[in-house]
Amino acid sequence: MQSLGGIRSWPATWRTTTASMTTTTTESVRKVAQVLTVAGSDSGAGAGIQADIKVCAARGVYCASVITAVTAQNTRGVQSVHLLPPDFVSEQLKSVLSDFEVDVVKTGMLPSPEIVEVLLQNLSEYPVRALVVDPVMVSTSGHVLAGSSILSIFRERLLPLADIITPNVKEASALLGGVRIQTVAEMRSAAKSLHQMGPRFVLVKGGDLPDSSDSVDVYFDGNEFHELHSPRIATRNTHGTGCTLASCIAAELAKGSNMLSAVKVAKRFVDSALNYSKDIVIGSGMQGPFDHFLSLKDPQSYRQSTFKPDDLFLYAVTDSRMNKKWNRSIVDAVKAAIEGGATIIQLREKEAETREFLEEAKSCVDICRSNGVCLLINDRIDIAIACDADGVHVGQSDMPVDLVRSLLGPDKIIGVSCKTQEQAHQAWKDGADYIGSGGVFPTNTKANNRTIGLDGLREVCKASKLPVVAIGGIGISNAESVMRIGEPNLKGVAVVSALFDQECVLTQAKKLHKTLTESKREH
Ligand SMILES: Nc1ncnc2c1ncn2[C@@H]1O[C@H](COP(=O)(O)OP(=O)(O)OP(=O)(O)O)[C@@H](O)[C@H]1O
Ligand SMILES: Cc1ncc(CO)c(N)n1
Ligand SMILES: [Mg+2]
Repeated sequence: MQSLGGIRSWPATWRTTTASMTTTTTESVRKVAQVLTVAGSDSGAGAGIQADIKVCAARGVYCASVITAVTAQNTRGVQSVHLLPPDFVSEQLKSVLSDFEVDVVKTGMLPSPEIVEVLLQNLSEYPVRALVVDPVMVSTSGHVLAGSSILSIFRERLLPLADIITPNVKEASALLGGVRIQTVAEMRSAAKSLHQMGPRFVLVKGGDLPDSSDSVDVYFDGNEFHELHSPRIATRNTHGTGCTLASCIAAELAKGSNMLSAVKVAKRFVDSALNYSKDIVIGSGMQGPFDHFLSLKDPQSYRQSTFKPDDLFLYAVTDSRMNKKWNRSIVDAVKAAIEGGATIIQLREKEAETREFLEEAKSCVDICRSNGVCLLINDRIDIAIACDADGVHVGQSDMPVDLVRSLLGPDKIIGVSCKTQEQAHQAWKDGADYIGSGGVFPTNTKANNRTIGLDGLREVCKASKLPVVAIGGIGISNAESVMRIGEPNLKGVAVVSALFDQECVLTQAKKLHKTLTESKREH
C-alpha cells in the first residue's frame, strides 16, 4: 500500500516554500494553502461540494472540487441522485492533481466502489500531504448517499490511507458491521476499533447522538482519547455540519496545523457558525443550511448601512461631557438629533467606561437603524465591531485606515480627519469613504487643535477625491459661510456644541437643518 506521505512528514517551513513553484516572473510568489474536495454536489448548497468550497473560502484556503455525484436535494430531503461515470471522475482528479499543488484531499460522498478505485489510483499517482475521509453514507434526512457496496473498499483500502476519518455515529456503526453506538462510551470503543482499520486519527462525531445536551465528538490518536464538548445548539439549521467539520479540518491542515489543533478549530468553527445562523430561515423543510461566513446580514440593516455622500449633510457628533452637563443620556441625545434632522451620527465618547459605552452604543445602533441613519464610532474600532456600528471615524494619530479596513471588512464606513491635501490623498488611497476637515473655526471641544479656516477647508476639498464634511466651531450662525465656499464635494457640516451644548437638542437640530437646506438651495 502506497503511503501518502502523511502530515507528520511536512517540512516545518512549508508555508514560505516557493522553490518548487513555477513562475514566469522574477517577483516573489505567495504560496496558497490548497484543498481538493472529492464529493457530491448538493443543489441546496448546505452540504457537499458547495459547503466544502464555502468553508475553505471562509478559512482562507483555496478549494478545488472534483464532483462524484449530483444530488437533487433541498431542505426537505434528497429527491434524486445521479452518479458521474468513474472515468469522468478520474479525468477531473487528473486535471486538478497534475496541475495544482494540492496540500490536502478531503473526501465526502464516494457513491460507488469504482469511484473509490479511481480515487485510490490517482492518489497513488499524485501523492498529497494529507487525506481527510468523511465517510458520507446516509443524509440526515435518511437518504442513502453511498450504499453498503462501498464498505469493503473503504475498510480495506481507503481508511488505511487516511490521516483522519470523521464518521458520524451511524457511519461508524456501518463501518464496524452494525455495532450499537448510543453513548459516549460506545463512541470511544468505536473510535478504537476504527483506528485498527488503519487511519492515523479517528473522530467519531456525536451530532446525532440521542439524548445528549452536549454535542460530543470523540477523538482518538491511537493512544489517547479527547472528548470535544460543546453545548448542543437548538436549531433546525444543521444540514451540512459534517461536511463543514471535515472541510475545516482539511483547511487547517493545509495551512500547517497539527491534527488535534485542526480538529479543535473545526469544532469551534461549526459551533460559531451554527450559533450565528441558528435563526435564519432558508427553505421550508426540516433541516436548513447555515451561514459559513458568519455574516448573512439582515437585509434591512444591510441596506441602511450603505453610505451616501449626502449623509454628511448634518453630521451630529456626541460628547459625553456635554451630555453630563445637560443631564441626558447619549441615547436621548441621539434620538433628539435624529428627530431634528441629523443625517449621520458619530459617538465620540472619550471618557466613557468601555462596558457602559458598549451598551449605549448598542442602543444607539438600534435607534439609528430604525431611522435609516448611519451610526459611526469615534476611534474605538473594538466598540464599532462589538455593537455592529455602520463604521468608524479616525484621526491622524488613531489606527491607520488600511488596518481599520482590514479589521472592519469591505462594507463598513470609514471617515478620517484631514487638515492637509496630503492627508486627504492618503485617506483616499487607504480606502476611506469620506474625510472630515477642520477645525474650520476655533473651538473648545478639541484642545490644541490647529484651525485651518475656510481657506484651509477649500484647499483640502480641492485635493480630495472623497466627499468632505467640515468640522470645528460650526453652528447656526456660521454654517452658511462654510457651505458658501461652493466646493462640490463639501457635503455638509459636523457639529458638536451647536447641538449638544444646548438646552434643547431637537430645536437646535431643526434650526441647523433649516439653515443648511436654505444655503443649499441658494448655491
Ligand atoms: N445542534 C448542534 N449543536 C452543536 N454542535 C452540533 C450540533 N449538531 C451537530 N453538531 C456538531 O457538528 C459536527 C458534525 O456532526 P454530525 O454528527 O451532525 O455530522 P453529520 O451527521 O455527518 O452531519 P451532516 O450529515 O448533517 O452533514 C460535530 O462536531 C457535531 O458535534
Ligand atoms: C452531496 C452531499 N454530500 C454529503 C451530505 C451529508 O450531509 C449530503 N447531504 N449531500
Ligand atoms: Mg448530522
